[in-house]
Amino acid sequence: MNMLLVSAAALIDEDGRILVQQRSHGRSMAGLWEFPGGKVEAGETPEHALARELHEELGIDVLPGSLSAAAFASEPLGDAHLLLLLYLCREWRGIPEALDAEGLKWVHPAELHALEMPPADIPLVRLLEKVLDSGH
Ligand SMILES: Nc1nc2c([nH]c(=O)n2[C@@H]2O[C@H](COP(=O)(O)OP(=O)(O)OP(=O)(O)O)[C@@H](O)[C@H]2O)c(=O)[nH]1
Repeated sequence: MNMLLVSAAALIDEDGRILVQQRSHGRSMAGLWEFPGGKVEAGETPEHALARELHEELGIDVLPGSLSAAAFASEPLGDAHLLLLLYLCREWRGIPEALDAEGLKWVHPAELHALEMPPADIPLVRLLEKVLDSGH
């Protein structure tokens, strides 16, 4: 069984809104909204992988040490199994741009449920809401 390790970020702005990006045409699950992030490559920590992905996908700079673990999802994905690690990120340098996505939007946590997201994100969004409600 092939394990796919992915780290993703809930970027949170000063109004408590979260950034989601829309997967572009031609990729798996095109059109769905997701948290920015991607696969952890050999030799990387999940936090360094996420900082790299946030730079590639959004053009922002994040300190790996400032990412805080929020929740994870463990779900089958095709022939593989996805372990998706979600981090909270409240500090970054630069203005996020859709460098790799169809578009970006900032939404309040309660609005995440109304978005079409990959199956693994559904339990993740519920966990994220609990973490945010508990004051993190
Ligand atoms: N970044 C991100 N990936 C997610 C989320 N939910 C989810 O199932 N995934 C899956 O985790 C993997 C992320 O890998 P990636 O972003 O580096 O890879 P990719 O789109 O090039 O993969 P692809 O070749 O399957 O299209 C994808 O299979 C993606 O579908 C999410 O919220 N954010």
